[in-house]
Amino acid sequence: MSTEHLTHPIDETSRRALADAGLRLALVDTSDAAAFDGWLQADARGFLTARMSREALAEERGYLTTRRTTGVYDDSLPSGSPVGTVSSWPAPLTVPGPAEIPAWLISSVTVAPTHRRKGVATALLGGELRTAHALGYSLAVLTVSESVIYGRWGFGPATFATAWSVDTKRVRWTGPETAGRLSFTEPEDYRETGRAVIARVMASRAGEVGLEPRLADRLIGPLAGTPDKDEYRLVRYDSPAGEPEGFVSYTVKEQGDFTKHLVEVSYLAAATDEALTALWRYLIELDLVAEVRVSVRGVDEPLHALVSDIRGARVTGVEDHLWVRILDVPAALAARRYETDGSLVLEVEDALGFAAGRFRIDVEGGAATVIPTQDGADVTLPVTALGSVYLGHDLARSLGLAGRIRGDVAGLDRLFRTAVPPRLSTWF
Ligand SMILES: CC(=O)SCCNC(=O)CCNC(=O)[C@H](O)C(C)(C)COP(=O)(O)OP(=O)(O)OC[C@H]1O[C@@H](n2cnc3c(N)ncnc32)[C@H](O)[C@@H]1OP(=O)(O)O
Repeated sequence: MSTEHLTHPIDETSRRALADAGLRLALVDTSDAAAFDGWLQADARGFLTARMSREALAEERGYLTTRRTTGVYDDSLPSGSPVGTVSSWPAPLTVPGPAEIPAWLISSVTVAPTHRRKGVATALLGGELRTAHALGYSLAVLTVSESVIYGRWGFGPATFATAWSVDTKRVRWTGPETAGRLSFTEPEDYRETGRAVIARVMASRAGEVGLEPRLADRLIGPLAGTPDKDEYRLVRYDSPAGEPEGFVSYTVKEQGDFTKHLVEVSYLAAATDEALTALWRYLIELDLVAEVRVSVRGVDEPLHALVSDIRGARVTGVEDHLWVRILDVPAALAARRYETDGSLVLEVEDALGFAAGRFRIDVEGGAATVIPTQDGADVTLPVTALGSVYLGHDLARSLGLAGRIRGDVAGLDRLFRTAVPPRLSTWF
């Protein structure tokens, strides 16, 4: 992928807005260890995590040079560390088809508590969207700390994630037998193979994103900054033909009774159904374990169908996960496939302007042609709602019920929804 995002000039509108508030917006030189460490520590502080160790800083510096790293500085302060942070980078987003679209990923949005609610995040996000748009990205995506923040910048929740607790003393495995092989491995020995497995997982489902090495490696084994990193175990699944198809990374904790440990799954990667069932069976049948917890699974995780007692496998949470911000309606809508043919005229409202307009979408044989039009609108919706239905999730009807999508809501739902719901199986 191009490296233009690393050197593209900072956004002038945001630079000026922050300068008016006595603050300086700047790209961080990631080859300057002291400057980058200051930014990394400010990012950690913003997310309420502990100060980073030298080892963790060195590791992050090694990984994160491929991100556009931006800081906001208050030069009246002696410390020189930023009071605002954001990072961004291009990566493929899997869309219905499955197909791929280059997306602008945004992370590390923090503003120091001493400088909050003065418009710093507004400047950072506006700058990110204008930069992504200028570089030709038709959408931006992020995962959020709080669901109340990003709607104002046109992001809508587009995938949802489930968390599970399995009472392994109560359930029995009733799923299929699998013929492949499970074995323990160590992250260092599995790095390249694990990254390839993750790439297959990410390409197979709408909503997943291509993971840079740092994000993939974090799923294979803990990074240097992880407090309990020695507790992680890694088990791989290989098909009968010896093809690597999945893995699970997890920790085991004693809970006061040696026969009832708690297993917390860090990541379960399954590129095939066989890998998924083999790894779930492995977890459910562990000795000396009473509970398996796992989060960030899809809304269609098939666990209830695989165990003897549905209530022994509980969904403990369902949350919004990936948020999508459409910047270029024709390009974004034409990049995905559709499961039914049809035509609609969409009136898209966007206070920030990027996606505003009226567009005709004609789908034939699953492929869309999208053009600006003056025809009467069938559906009127804010850009947040377009982001929410874009990846195929069934949100159109509830957004229609709430009055946020007007017009032919059923037609929009028929055209955009997919049989398999979108999923993003990690954070970034
Ligand atoms: C993709 C990611 O990185 S997600 C991570 C987001 N970051 C965090 O959660 C870390 C902790 N929080 C923070 O660092 C900051 O509070 C931020 C980044 C969320 C907001 O930074 P600020 O500079 O205070 O935001 P800013 O002043 O630009 O506020 C813009 C608007 O959002 C609102 N807002 C900002 N944060 C929040 C919040 N947490 N909850 C509700 N509203 C919020 C403001 O009230 C303001 O509303 P208005 O436009 O109606 O006046």
